[in-house]
Amino acid sequence: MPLLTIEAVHKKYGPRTALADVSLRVAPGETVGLVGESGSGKSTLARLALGLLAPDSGTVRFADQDPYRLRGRSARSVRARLQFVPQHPRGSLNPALRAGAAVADPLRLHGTPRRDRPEQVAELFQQVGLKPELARRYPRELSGGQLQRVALARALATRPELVVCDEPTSALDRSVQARLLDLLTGLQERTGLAFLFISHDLAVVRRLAHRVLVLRNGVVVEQGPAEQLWSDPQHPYTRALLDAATDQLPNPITH
Ligand SMILES: Nc1ncnc2c1ncn2[C@@H]1O[C@H](COP(=O)(O)OP(=O)(O)OP(=O)(O)O)[C@@H](O)[C@H]1O
Repeated sequence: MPLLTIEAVHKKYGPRTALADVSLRVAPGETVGLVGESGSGKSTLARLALGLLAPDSGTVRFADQDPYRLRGRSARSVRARLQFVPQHPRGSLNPALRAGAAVADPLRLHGTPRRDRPEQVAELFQQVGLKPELARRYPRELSGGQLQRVALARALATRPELVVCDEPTSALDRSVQARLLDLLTGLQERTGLAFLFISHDLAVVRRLAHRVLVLRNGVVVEQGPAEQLWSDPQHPYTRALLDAATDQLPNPITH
């Protein structure tokens, strides 16, 4: 059974159509990539998936529930299972909280006893490849790549089944990007986590997505296995995205 099912959603902002008849499924342990240029509707779809926005018509189900309509205890339980990694962690992390406290925060919210939190924070730091001593740093004292790992550790704190990533690597340079993408792949192999991974960059999506949907002006123009889209794109728009993505990602340096 899919973890996330979005069916025939439509969404307008005033007269402007952001999404028209978009359907998408994410199965447990799967990475679905969503590509398209700026304004194609990717963030709107992410917000629908996270229950931050309601569609005008169509349905969104996460673990068989509508994430937008949940309240109280069931909302907390679904929030724990469905997490988000934003594009700009510098904007989403509290500048007054040290990195360790930022990662401990969701543990507190979801009821982990205070005495158990330091050990779990240390484990999360290790999972995302952050040195333990960075826990004492403030966001302004961390690099873009380190901040994105802190944002990822925060998202992983509640042991989610699905993480929606909205352009999580686009502010990073190519080699840092490649290492972060490999980290996501490794996490998925170890934990069976699923990702809905949003990017304007097909080279990034190809690196980790099993299936890809190409969104243009709110409409899915093409979808299929990542390799197929890469080697045999059917739609001219996918080809144009491919041409824009000729700048290949380097192989990451392994430590
Ligand atoms: N709150 C809003 N009010 C009005 N129009 C909006 C709003 N949010 C998005 N839009 C419009 O809806 C369309 C889809 O926007 P969306 O942000 O989902 O696209 P996107 O692919 O994520 O773009 P980007 O990569 O620039 O974030 C765009 O035309 C955008 O201008």
